[in-house]
Amino acid sequence: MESINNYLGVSTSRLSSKKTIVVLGANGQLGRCLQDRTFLLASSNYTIVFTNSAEVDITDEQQVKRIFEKYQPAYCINAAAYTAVDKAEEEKEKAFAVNESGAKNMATYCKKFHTICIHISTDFVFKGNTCIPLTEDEVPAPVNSYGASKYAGEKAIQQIYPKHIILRTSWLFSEYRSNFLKTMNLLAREKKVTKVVSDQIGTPTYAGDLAELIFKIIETEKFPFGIYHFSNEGVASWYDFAYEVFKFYKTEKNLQPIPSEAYPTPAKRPHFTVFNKRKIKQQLQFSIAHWRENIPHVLEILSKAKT
Ligand SMILES: NC(=O)C1=CN([C@@H]2O[C@H](COP(=O)(O)OP(=O)(O)OC[C@H]3O[C@@H](n4cnc5c(N)ncnc54)[C@H](OP(=O)(O)O)[C@@H]3O)[C@@H](O)[C@H]2O)C=CC1
Ligand SMILES: Cc1cn([C@H]2C[C@H](O)[C@@H](COP(=O)(O)OP(=O)(O)O[C@H]3O[C@@H](C)C(=O)[C@@H](O)[C@H]3O)O2)c(=O)[nH]c1=O
Repeated sequence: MESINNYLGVSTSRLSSKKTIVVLGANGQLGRCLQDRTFLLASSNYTIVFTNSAEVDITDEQQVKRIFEKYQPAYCINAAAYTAVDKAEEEKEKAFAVNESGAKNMATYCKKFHTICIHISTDFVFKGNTCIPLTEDEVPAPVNSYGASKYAGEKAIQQIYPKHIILRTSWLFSEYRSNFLKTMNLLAREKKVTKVVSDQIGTPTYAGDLAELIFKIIETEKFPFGIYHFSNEGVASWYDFAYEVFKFYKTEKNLQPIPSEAYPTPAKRPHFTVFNKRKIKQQLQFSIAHWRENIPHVLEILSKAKT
């Protein structure tokens, strides 16, 4: 546990009057975006402890127990997940271990330590066979193992402990780890034809905006528990998303739209998972960026990192 970082420049032992937030899965794209934005909590009464998978493996109940005993957190943010959608078809057990049992372990200790649990879920819990933006009342019916494991995680948390906020989000991208934008960032510069499906519709979401939302929720105090849908504004196909990246490099003539049948994958994807965000907007008066606005910013960061 020695390597667990204490942020905000002070050690937690000197901050006994401050409440603690524990983040699980801190090296993922959401985890990294949370780390970059701790300044948003700097004037608040919280200190934040980031743990990576080597420090706390959420599938190991004893490791989860130890971190809760050590910090007795006011909030736990679960940014840890198994997110390899295609691989999950052959590694179903692993996906369920992290996304269901891991969520169960977290909720169990949240309950024991009266910790508010902030958990992240996905648009892939839905079947996606309608074309009406999805509200939180829509019944999930996942079409792949990743989606099924995430839905199982949601249900486990709901059964164990009511003091949870489950944020379903969609199509996360950022400068960190692997994601669709980063794949397109490489392909767009290869000067070869790239074919991308144009009949799967959703909303890309910058992980930095999700990180900001999470800190806003914590700062709000007494945020109502339950499930919320959050994405950036706007609607896109994966082709539209790719187009913005290719346009940045002026190589959009190399991009071709195709139907899903022309890009077979081990895991099926839902066709339509645009969220209705009315519920979160009613709780927090804030403006949400359009997904397109965030793309040049991330591509600039990526191109600077390469030079
Ligand atoms: N990526 C996306 O497009 C979307 C993601 N989501 C959800 O958002 C959340 C954040 O996703 P994202 O940041 O993209 O995920 P990433 O795949 O970028 O990161 C996941 C993190 O979880 C960690 N992890 C995996 N297994 C364990 C474990 N057993 N114990 C502890 N940590 C573990 C990984 O560790 P390590 O660093 O060792 O690999 C990694 O740091 C997840 O709940 C995901 O399901 C929702 C919609 C879209
Ligand atoms: C790389 C590539 C993908 N595609 C298709 C495959 C797929 O249908 C779609 C998206 O591709 P990816 O596999 O990169 O994205 P995928 O991993 O399916 O993204 C999902 O990840 C999980 C974690 C989530 O929770 C979801 O919200 C969503 O973001 O684009 C193409 O058509 N052409 C291509 O060149």
